[in-house]
Amino acid sequence: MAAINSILHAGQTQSWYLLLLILPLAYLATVVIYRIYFHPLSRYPGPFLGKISEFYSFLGVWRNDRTISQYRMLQKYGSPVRFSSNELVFSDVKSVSEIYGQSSLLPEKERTVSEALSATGQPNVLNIVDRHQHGRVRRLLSHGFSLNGLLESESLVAAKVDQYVDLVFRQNENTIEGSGSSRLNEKTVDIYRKSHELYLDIISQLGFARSFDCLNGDNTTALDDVDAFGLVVPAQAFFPGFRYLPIPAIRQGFERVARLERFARKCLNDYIQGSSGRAGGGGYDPRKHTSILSSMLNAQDTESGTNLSMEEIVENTIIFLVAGSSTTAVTLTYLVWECGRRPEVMKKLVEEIRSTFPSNGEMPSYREASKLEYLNHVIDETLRVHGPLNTGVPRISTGRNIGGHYLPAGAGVSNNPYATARDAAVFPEPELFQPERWENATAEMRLMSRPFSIGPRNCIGRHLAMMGLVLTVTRLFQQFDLHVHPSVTEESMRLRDRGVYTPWGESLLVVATPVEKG
Ligand code: HEM
Repeated sequence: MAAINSILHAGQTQSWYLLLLILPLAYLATVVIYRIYFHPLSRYPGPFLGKISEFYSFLGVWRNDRTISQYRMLQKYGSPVRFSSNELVFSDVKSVSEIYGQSSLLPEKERTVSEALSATGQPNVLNIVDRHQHGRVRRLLSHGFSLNGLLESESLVAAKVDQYVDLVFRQNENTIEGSGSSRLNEKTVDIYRKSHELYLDIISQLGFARSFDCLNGDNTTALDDVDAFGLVVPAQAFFPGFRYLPIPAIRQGFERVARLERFARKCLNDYIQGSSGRAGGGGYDPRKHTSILSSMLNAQDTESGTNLSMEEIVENTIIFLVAGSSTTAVTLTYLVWECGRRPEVMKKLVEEIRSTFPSNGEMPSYREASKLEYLNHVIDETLRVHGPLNTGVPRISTGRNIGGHYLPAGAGVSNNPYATARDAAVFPEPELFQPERWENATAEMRLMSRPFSIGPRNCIGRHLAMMGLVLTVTRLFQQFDLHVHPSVTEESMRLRDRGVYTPWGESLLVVATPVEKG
């Protein structure tokens, strides 16, 4: 009897184990069947693992090629493609405005990911999801980033560009060991790293009224601190409690972000108390200069009657560093790379710059330099092929038709700018770097290549980015002949999608030779 009981008991235990195994499998099978046959997006084509899971989203983040893998899928399956179980990716022209343009039914930013993107825990213009709250902050920031607002600060930007050209490029000897270049007056420069320092110096100058002064070596941590934001802050969206993990690299990353916050608070307090430390010293008194910071402090929203709080100012200035420095630096890096390896493009660009501004002792004004046609085409083409944010930022449907397809509320949707900028019907031979294609730019070209995006969430820093790029390229090519160093390879310059594109090699060595003073 006892033996029979124990057999029965063992049988029952086994059944439980079996049930514990079968239930999750049955649940998984139900989910898979539902996603393949009954999900509202089930009729859209895509790879099998994309239809049933978020596999390609994670793989893309892991391999740093999310947008490029979407591009390959769009080529294979057409537009729209089901990139993951609840997400469609488009590459047609019509859906661009329907996803990102002006409309009260516009798809929204994804809440969990967006809300994680904060340095201090406060909302900022980049991460606010609610369109009314976003509209308020955007209006309060708008003057500082408007062309007129920035033109008032042009001298600050120009001074940094001049400092960059002098400190980084002008030296009578080669300073990079083993670069193989030995001619006197020639200098090998890592334009990738130095441009990051330049744009951090410019943005901190305008946003904090005090420059990091990375270029002259005063600050050796800012670059890594801003980089740390991108490494640790977004991860909080996927792993709640991520910041409390006892892993030294994570702790160090958050300490770096905290250092940025302390710097921002100190600058703001100093500025408000009128004792920024720069007043009198070096002849520069920030209170006498219009800057993004002064504009933020003075702004009042007529609609809501509110101002920006100190907490909002601190948070937003940090976001400007994160959103504005690497994007502009990567664009300059790719522009120099493309021109440096295409003698015909370089020749045309240099001739335009030097014939318009023959006296290289003088810094061209932005108003004049921004009229250079070929330079504008070169920038447009660089941004088309290598735009650092051509990365298809996903939105969440509010339940509406997009590109002729109904997307239920909650479905993820994006239009992939990397793909649209390579549409051969709009940009013949799309992989060719050809600035001349912008000579007769059409509205369609401007929509398919939209490096600053469009609509209410487009880039607020566009004018600042253009001012930084135009002044840097003009000043640099006015004074130097640049050649890409032979050690640079296609592979080292291949795009790496870290949310913002960077070259895989994270470096671009160029050899600079000064031209005779005109
Ligand atoms: C070549 C340089 C730049 C490129 C290609 C670029 C591109 C973009 C793009 C595509 C977006 C839209 C992202 C989205 O859909 O969520 C964006 C947003 C933004 N950018 Fe830029 N950007 C550049 C430079 C800058 C600069 C210099 C700043 C500020 C100093 C800046 C600050 C921002 C901010 C704050 C947003 C969020 C705007 C909002 O949601 O209202 N960007 N940028």
